[in-house]
Amino acid sequence: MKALLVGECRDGKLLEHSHELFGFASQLGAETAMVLIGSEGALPSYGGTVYLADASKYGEYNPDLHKRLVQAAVEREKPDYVVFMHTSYGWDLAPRVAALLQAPQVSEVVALAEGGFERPCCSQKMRQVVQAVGSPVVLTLQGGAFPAVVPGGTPQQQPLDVDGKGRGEFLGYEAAARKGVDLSRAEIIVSAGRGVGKKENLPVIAELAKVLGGEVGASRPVVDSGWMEAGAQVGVTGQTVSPKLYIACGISGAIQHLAGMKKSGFIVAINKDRDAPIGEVADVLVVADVMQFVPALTAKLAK
Ligand SMILES: Cc1cc2nc3c(=O)[nH]c(=O)nc-3n(C[C@H](O)[C@H](O)[C@H](O)COP(=O)(O)OP(=O)(O)OC[C@H]3O[C@@H](n4cnc5c(N)ncnc54)[C@H](O)[C@@H]3O)c2cc1C
Repeated sequence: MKALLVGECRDGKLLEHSHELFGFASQLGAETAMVLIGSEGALPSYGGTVYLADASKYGEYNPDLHKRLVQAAVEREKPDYVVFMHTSYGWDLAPRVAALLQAPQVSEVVALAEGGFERPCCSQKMRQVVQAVGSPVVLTLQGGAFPAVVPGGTPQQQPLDVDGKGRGEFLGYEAAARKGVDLSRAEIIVSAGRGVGKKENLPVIAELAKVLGGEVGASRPVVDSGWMEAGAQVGVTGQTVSPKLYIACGISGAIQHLAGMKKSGFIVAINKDRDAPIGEVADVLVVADVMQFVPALTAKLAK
């Protein structure tokens, strides 16, 4: 079984999450090759074949050209799977590649399942197992669902080229303006999740952060509800943090949240559900009502 992994470059560098493709392939038990539209400076530490197309010629992104470059690598490698990360690059390019190859596609894979791939559905409330029929199968992987693996070694480079021009021109990426504190530098973060209940309860979380000399973070529903500003969001679509201490208050531990905080030094989770998935990464799980436990803890620490 063989998987062609589609790496992703930005500003001439391989993006860190491309290593999760190797973690996925290893769980799948597949041999690998990689395709990369980048430069020699972006090559991963990996002893396999890398089909390398020059980003200065094809652009860091250009859907028409990139899909044909991936197709050219597929024709040479004949993989069973073509695997992207579920990023803005992957979710735009993967369906184009699948259409070009007339191949089945499964998006946002979070786990391998008996005979298929597990993916979220119904606004993350449920999981479905999808079995793809045909070959190759095009997949996108949700960030944080598979471990990042650096295989090590020196790649065997294979130049990759296609003729012609794309119908669009890539103008560049624009970084979103970052508002508020830079949580990536914080040593202590106390984060509020939906379990906090309502916006009016947030000062309880902020008080604990203040007593500890830390910053306040949030899960996505807290931001989406307008209780806190977007800059406070921790997770795959928020900030990636690695404080010495992370206190998750009323946060269930969805993979997208864990992806942004699981490298924290010490994790304390306060949750009234003893089976909440956050318990799998927490060093300490306090099974309690956040609105009872947190004020009591703050009062103790303030003494
Ligand atoms: C593409 C994509 C990107 C995403 N990016 C992010 C991201 O960057 N960051 C992020 O956080 N999410 C992200 N999400 C959303 C993610 O899937 C989850 O929905 C979200 O993390 C859940 O937030 P939560 O844990 O606060 O809420 P819930 O999942 O609703 O969990 C609330 C928790 O609080 C507990 N609880 C309830 N009441 C109390 C109480 N009184 N005391 C103690 N505990 C209580 C419950 O037991 C539960 O475990 C993303 C989703 C998608 C599809």
